Amino acid sequence: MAIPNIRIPTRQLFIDGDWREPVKKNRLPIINPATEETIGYIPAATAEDVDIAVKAARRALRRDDWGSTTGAQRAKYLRAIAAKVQERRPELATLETIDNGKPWFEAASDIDDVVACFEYYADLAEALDSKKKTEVKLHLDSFKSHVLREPLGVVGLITPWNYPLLMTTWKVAPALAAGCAAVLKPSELASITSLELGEICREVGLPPGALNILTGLGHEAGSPLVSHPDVDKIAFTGSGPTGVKIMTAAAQLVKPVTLELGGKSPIVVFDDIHDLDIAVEWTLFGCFWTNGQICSATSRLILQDTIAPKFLDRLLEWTKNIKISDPLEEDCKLGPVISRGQYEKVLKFISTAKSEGATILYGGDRPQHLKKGYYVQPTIITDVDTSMEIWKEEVFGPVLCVKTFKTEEEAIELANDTKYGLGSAIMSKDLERCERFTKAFQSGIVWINCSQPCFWQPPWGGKKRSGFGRELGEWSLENYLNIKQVTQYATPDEPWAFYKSPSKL
Ligand SMILES: NC(=O)C1=CN([C@@H]2O[C@H](COP(=O)(O)OP(=O)(O)OC[C@H]3O[C@@H](n4cnc5c(N)ncnc54)[C@H](O)[C@@H]3O)[C@@H](O)[C@H]2O)C=CC1
Ligand SMILES: NCCCC(=O)O
Ligand code: NA
Repeated sequence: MAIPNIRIPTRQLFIDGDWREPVKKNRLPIINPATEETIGYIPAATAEDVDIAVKAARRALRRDDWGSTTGAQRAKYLRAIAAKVQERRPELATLETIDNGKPWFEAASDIDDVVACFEYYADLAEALDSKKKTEVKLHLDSFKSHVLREPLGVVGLITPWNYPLLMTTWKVAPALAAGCAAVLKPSELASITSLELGEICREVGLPPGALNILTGLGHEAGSPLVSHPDVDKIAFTGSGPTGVKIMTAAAQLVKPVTLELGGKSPIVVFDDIHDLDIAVEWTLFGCFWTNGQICSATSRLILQDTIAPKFLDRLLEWTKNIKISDPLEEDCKLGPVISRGQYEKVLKFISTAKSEGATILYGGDRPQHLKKGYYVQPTIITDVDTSMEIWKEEVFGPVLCVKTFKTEEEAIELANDTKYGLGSAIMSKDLERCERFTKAFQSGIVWINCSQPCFWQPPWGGKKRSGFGRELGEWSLENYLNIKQVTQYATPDEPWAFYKSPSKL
């Protein structure tokens, strides 16, 4: 594919409907992981900017042009945003590719999901109008009660780098649909397209302050957002350790949080699969898609011993066939990981696995034909023991570890042998067996005869240390709504008669 001649827009922070230089005037480099070059700069917000943005968001809620909108009015903004994103699809996909390193066609398909997601939450915003007020039946006639579903308030949205604009959208679209005002803090490692969302909001005339976008470092911009007393909720996707920090800080203010913290998801493959090659391809896709940087990556292959030699042979052949290249090249299927830090971290996981006695069946290093860029070969690790780091910890890179099993019981035990609980996959022709596994898997998502397909209508989220709360679908809207009970005394002319009335003279 010819590389589009792309200009990276120079942006400021998006606050109160316009671009605004950070108070401390700092900027951070944008690094293209495929070339290791600095290709531009993003503004670096600090606590001062967070405070300005939170005040702008609060003002938006008090103003009629945002705070008094109906769901149908907000739906118009969401659809206008979707249309502009659609219009800019090739450019946004390219920006995302040079910022994040994912293959261009994957980035373009993420942009399609962004469009669909804004449109979907536009529909839900409209539907909300008829569900805003619900009667609640009481057992007494002297009282009436109803429930209001109203915007939660000012929400802080903190997002990761693996699906930059899509993870932003998973939070921004439902938050705006619900009528909240939001302050978004995208990852400093891939912020370009989230800043472009600011420009799109400006173009469609989204009321000032309804969405504010602060790029910057986690400890400088994310942390003050979490601790800000006038932020009503934090929705976060990212690493476990950062999730713990966020939950700890939010607890000081009894601030609700939803956390999506990744995992070490299993894919269990039985010998009664429909087709060897189909199962092999899903296994690869489940772990190596998005350059292996998916929170739900099925990075532990749990393989029935009767099929193991044949399956691994074929897995190797398919893996060797994966095109690793600059992600802007046509047919690229594996680009670089996001940053030098991530590259070193992934290689360290591989060398620790080796030193702990595992076998690197394939990969384990930089591809020889790529001298620059944070590339790691797709890597398959066997002879894995459940005490090894590679079995237990999230790598967030193209690394698959393999363990074999004999019985169903053993497979379930291995699948659930993790502190995480985001996704699980099973490959088998026997649908009753799939049903048993669906029940037994300790996770928020189950894939049957596939791994990773992700749609905006069903809920997304985990259990155990993968976090809590659900994004996507109608479940996400609930994250941004306050449920208010309203109870009315229906016989106000009659005394309540709880206390003895003082005698009247
Ligand atoms: N579950 C997932 O989807 C993701 C998991 N990860 C994992 O996390 C590891 C580290 O990657 P990072 O980019 O450093 O992830 P991270 O969890 O530190 O960053 C995610 C977001 O949180 C912000 N952040 C960082 N510290 C913060 C704090 N104290 N308060 C508020 N916000 C804060 C970051 O600026 C970013 O916007 C990766 O190696 C990978 O294993 C990374 C990205 C996504
Ligand atoms: N396919 C979407 C995965 C989202 C995530 O990695 O957080
Ligand atoms: Na980048």
